[in-house]
Amino acid sequence: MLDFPSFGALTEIVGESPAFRSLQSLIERVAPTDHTLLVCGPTGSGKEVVARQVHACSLSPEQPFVDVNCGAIPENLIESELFGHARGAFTGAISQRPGYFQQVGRGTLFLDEIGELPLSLQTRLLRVLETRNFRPIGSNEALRFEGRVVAATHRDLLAMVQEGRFREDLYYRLAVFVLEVPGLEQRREDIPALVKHFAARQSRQLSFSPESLKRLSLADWPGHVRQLRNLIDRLGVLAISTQIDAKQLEPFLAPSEVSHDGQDSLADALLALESDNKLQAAENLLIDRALQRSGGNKSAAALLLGVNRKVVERRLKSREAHSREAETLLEQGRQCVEAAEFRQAIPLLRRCLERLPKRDDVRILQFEAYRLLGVSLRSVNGWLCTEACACYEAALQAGEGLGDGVELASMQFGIWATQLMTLELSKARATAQNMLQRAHDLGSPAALDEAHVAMANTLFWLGDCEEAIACLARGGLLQGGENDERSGLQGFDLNALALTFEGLAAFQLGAFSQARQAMQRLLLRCGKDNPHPFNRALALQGAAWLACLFEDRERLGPLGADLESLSETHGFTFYRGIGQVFRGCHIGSLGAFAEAERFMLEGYQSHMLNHGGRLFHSFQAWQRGELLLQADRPADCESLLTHALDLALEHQERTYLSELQTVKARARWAQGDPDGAEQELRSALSTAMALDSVSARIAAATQLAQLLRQTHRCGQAAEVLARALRGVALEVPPPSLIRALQLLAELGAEH
Ligand SMILES: Nc1ncnc2c1ncn2[C@@H]1O[C@H](COP(=O)(O)OP(=O)(O)OP(=O)(O)O)[C@@H](O)[C@H]1O
Repeated sequence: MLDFPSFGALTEIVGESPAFRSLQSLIERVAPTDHTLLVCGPTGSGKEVVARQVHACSLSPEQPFVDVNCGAIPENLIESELFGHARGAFTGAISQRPGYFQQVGRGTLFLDEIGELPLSLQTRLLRVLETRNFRPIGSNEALRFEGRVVAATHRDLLAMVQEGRFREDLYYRLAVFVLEVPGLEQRREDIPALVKHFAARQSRQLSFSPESLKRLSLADWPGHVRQLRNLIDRLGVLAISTQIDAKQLEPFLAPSEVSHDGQDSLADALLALESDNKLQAAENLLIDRALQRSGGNKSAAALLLGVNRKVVERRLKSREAHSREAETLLEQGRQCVEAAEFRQAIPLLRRCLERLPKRDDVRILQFEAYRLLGVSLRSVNGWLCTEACACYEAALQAGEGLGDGVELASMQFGIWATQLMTLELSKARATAQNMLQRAHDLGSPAALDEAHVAMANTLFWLGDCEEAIACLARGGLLQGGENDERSGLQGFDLNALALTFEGLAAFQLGAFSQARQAMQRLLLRCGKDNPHPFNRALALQGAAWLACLFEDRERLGPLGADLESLSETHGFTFYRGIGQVFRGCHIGSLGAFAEAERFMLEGYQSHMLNHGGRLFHSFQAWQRGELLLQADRPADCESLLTHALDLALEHQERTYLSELQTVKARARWAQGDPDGAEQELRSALSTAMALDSVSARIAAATQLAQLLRQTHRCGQAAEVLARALRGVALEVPPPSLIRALQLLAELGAEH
């Protein structure tokens, strides 16, 4: 388990797909820090490979990499394995033995399958992470843990937290940075390169025809990269010829004989079938497959099934009756939707779906039924209804390859928007990825523009501003001029959205002049001569947001008010809420704190949260926190920010993470806890570094320098601030940068 890898010994990591590149860019940023990391992803997707890569790029790659599989060590041994024991600590402990926490030194302790760690040890692990101290069993001496923990799991840890099987505090401790390793289905583009990579390790030189590579790219890989590697290994030994074409490949792709374990997984797969009556669904599957294998011949199918032909005929007849009933229900549902009687449509469409068999020949009916049910649910329960979103997803799956690709792309946009607004950011990224793929396949420039904007928007919220800008650049969507009018498939101003996220991401990256330019361009789109109210709302949102970041009070007031009233008139609920939050920021900057808070609360809670939208949550919490500080209510501010940080971490919404930490630190300081504040500010600074966020770095360093100055450590203060400002572009500096520069000058003079 103990391992001293060098760069050369590291498995070569293969992957160029956007999903994989995005992971790589996060690794590049978080690996050379001392943050604890959590690697998530399905079994076989490459979590260990990622952990080893993190180690190789860490601050101490020459130190050990200790790989511990928490699920593989018997429960009664795991404590002594992890923490070590003193001589005579228990029967059999004939000599003292160092545990993994000690063996790892300053290296990386990889806790694989962390979800399997017993609860009692979760508590101990948390204590080590918090105090950096641990005590071997039977020893009085506390030892210091100097390494870094990288944990991994294929489980849904948050669900385990909710079921009480995983400690919530440990989860949040681990989940500050989650490296999500995408499953192979999210990075099919990488399959040919992976195949070549694994083929190169075989003793026989294998070569693959284009058709065979295509077949492999389209196959299902429930065991992900490991399954693919195993298949190539088997080909390396068993393939008759080394020239692998699609025909040679097929037997290796066919499911192998069902072993005892396989029987369980087969039964599990059947139990997971989407149907109220699983027995019926399983029976239908068997009949369909038997008919398929016997070319539609019922007698032959009956033979395969081991029943009489009459049994097959009876089952098929009853299925036909069900299908006819389903068709009638679908027609009735459609009529209700057309007459805008959505409430009545819902039960009809649900019954229709219950009766529709899950078979290929009725996919078009499934598509239509799910689509109409999605439409009805949205109309009754609001735009962000999650069940409606699930219906659209099911419709999309059923409609794949059937008909109008543009309609499917539009539906996918709806799914993405709901996932984004409800802060399901990982799902939103996967959907945006599929949108890009679909748009490429469709060859539709409008769909491609839309997909690029969706991806950039998602990446921004995930805290990957550099990749967000790169994505806009790939889509040719940077610096949209006044006459650029790209409207995607949905018909709204994509350039305004692209400019918004260009400006916001550039601001975070410290490209202040690019951010200001984006604001100027948005301002040109805000005017009353913009004929489309929704497009005006989009431009107003972007311009107001940037004005807020640049502390441009004169602009912020009117922009926020315009956004609020325009959205109120036209029923854009979410944008009305955003307008109110910006108005709150403006009113607060004039000193009317109570009124400002009222605006912000109403904007966020009534118009966003109550409708299921949480997207704006960290930004508004940051701004509301500032307000509470100014209103001299630091305790309220701290509790608001603690909650906001929890939510941001839970959803991987990282963009304003460091800003939230900085405001929380100020609240602690204002309550007379400078030590706690200092710790929090250092953590904010390291978060800003890991996210490459220059604006957050300036804010955290300024506060930290002030705190150090006040506690008579001017030299340190100047050093911290000078380091944070190194390399920052000084043209058109925002007020926060001007304040930082002033403070640095004062510190220089004092020192
Ligand atoms: N990107 C990659 N490039 C090259 N090889 C890879 C890549 N990802 C995974 N592999 C290979 O696939 C196999 C499985 O990877 P790994 O053990 O890291 O998966 P895992 O997610 O940790 O699995 P488990 O959940 O079972 O622990 C290994 O042989 C690994 O070398």
